[in-house]
Amino acid sequence: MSAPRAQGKRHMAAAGAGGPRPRAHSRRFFALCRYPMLEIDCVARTHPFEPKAHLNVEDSRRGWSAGRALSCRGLIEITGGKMNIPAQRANLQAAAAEVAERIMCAPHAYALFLDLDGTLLDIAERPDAVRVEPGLASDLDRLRDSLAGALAIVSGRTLDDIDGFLHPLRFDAAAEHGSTLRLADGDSATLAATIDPDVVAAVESAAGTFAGVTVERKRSALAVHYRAAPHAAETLAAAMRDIVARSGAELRLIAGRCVYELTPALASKARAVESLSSFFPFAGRRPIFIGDDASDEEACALVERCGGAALAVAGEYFAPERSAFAGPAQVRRWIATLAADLRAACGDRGR
Ligand SMILES: O=P(O)(O)OC[C@H]1O[C@H](O[C@H]2O[C@H](CO)[C@@H](O)[C@H](O)[C@H]2O)[C@H](O)[C@@H](O)[C@@H]1O
Repeated sequence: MSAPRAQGKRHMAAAGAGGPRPRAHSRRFFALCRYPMLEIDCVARTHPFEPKAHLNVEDSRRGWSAGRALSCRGLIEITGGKMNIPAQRANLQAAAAEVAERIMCAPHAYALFLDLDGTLLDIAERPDAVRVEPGLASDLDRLRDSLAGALAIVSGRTLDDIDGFLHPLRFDAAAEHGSTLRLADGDSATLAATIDPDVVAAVESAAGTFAGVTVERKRSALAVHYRAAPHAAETLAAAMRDIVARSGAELRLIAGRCVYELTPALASKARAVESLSSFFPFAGRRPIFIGDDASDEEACALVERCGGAALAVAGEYFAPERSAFAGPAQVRRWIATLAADLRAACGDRGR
């Protein structure tokens, strides 16, 4: 279980769309003053220095690779500029390995934002039929510890679902595509009212004309699933577009994996990542986002703009050649391995 967090500003009341921004030091300054002692010590303990093996402190990928080629045993990356992971999102399974390697070098320089369905959980026939792999929650917890808390779940699911799947652990989370933000130690904020009952009725009536189509109700959003009735896709899409048009500017339609989702127009996973990034311990770190679906695209673009990296998971949305992971099983392995390696390298001092 997590050790108590270091102190920091974590008041969600200020979290809304215009929450506090991290202080405007240059990121380089932040990195230099923030982690040299801990990380250098951590790397040094793993790779005792040899006469020809220097510590390479670099701020560019070229320098980083050069350091590696010269057998520098300790590589510290300064958090300025972009990560320039070779694949960014355009595949390469190597991208996932490279991100892991960089996190190993400087765990306190990164923040991890993880989608749930199709990323951590295998896709199932129905939303209530998903299986949570034993060990997933504790692997996430171990990784969160090594990142000093900077790991959040960013999902279309409700908060109750997220907490239920990862029970008994609680994580910082953005639920319902960013309509609700919650910090694991208590504070939460909702960006939108509960969904209009007239909209729910209109959607249920449209969905009810097809056997096998189901409606998943949430607090501020809802999802219409047609995995069991693929022939319904087009007609449903037209009906949902019509409902959105009648809602004025309040709702938006997301076409996900065999699902149409209505979410508050204001909310998005990108905004959620942005808001969470204004809180300790996420502030000032490079964001890494892992996701598999249409609603993850904006968050992927955001983290890349912020100098982080987005890793896609293959499925109905991202083709394998555009993806860093072949599926959720690979993501889970990546998490378990990274958590174990960080713990072995840094032990309790990783926090
Ligand atoms: O943001 P996510 O965590 O990826 O959640 C997106 C939606 O995922 C769920 O639906 C998807 O997964 C189901 C279970 O595997 C599957 O049956 C369905 O076809 C998928 O679309 C969930 O039910 C939604 O509420 C989430 O918004």
